[in-house]
Amino acid sequence: METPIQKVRFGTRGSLLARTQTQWVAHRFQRLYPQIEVELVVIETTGDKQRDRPFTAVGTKGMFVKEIEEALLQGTIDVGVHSAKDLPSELPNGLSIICIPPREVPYDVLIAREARSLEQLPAQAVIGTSSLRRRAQIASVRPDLRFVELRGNLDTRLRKLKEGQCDALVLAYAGLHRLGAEWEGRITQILPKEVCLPAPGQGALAIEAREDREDLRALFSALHCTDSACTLEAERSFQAALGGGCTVPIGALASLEGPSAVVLEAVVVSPDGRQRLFDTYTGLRSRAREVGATLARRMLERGAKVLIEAHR
Ligand SMILES: NCc1[nH]cc(CCC(=O)O)c1CC(=O)O
Repeated sequence: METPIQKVRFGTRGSLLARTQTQWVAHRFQRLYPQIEVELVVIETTGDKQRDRPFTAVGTKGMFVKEIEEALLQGTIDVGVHSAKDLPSELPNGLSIICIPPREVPYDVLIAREARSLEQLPAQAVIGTSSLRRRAQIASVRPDLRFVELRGNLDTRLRKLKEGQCDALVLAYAGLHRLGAEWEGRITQILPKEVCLPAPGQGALAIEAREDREDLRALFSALHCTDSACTLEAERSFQAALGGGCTVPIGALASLEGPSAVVLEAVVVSPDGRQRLFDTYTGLRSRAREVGATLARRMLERGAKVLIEAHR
């Protein structure tokens, strides 16, 4: 018989949010398996090192996960805990997602200095965000608003808002919620999905490990949420089917309907927000992957392909 696992090393990025999320997972794991030792290993990623440069200059693909994946392959950590939306559609050979814990509320939120909602922001107000997806969708409903690139950790962003460098921020609800009541309390408005459709995977965590670690997969199955895994699969297969060359902003959100259906909603938007394609497709939960791929194919045929090529 194989020797039972005595210790699990959890790889995490160093940001406050990443560490909080990883601790959340490690804590639940520890409660399930008190006899197994748990260790957090902080790994600096390209995305963290390049924090002050705009996303567009660093290239976003996998910038928050690469170093964690290298550590998994080298065996210096056992599992990596990621925000699912930071994971590129294709994983490196030899690695797989072994667990999707229950997902948090996936929506984006507005944190405004004075206004009480997006509609109430004065004309020409300045939104601080580094996300092209948020910028394009918000510009589509409020073409008068202005945008500034705002990076750095949440502390820094909230300070810049307070100092008046912008009038409002747009962030993921999930991150603020996980950081606790003090952060969540800053939220002004949860943005409806009709205004700002979240990024594929937003609000979900993904636990990655080496494919051959069946022992870990078995242990983590107790933390796995099949509902969350299903919606994530639909969103990620949509993203993958739109293609790696897709540089225009997209949003995708799946939800479960009744006992056996999954509904996927998606948008493809031009960077200036003037063109916005929305479509939705419902299929079987057991076919979540096809739901994503089918909707992507249909949207490409109905104008997304032209839109993507125009902005390459
Ligand atoms: N881009 C960084 C990032 N990756 C995941 C989250 C939020 C948490 C989540 O989506 O689970 C954030 C911050 C944000 O977008 O506000």
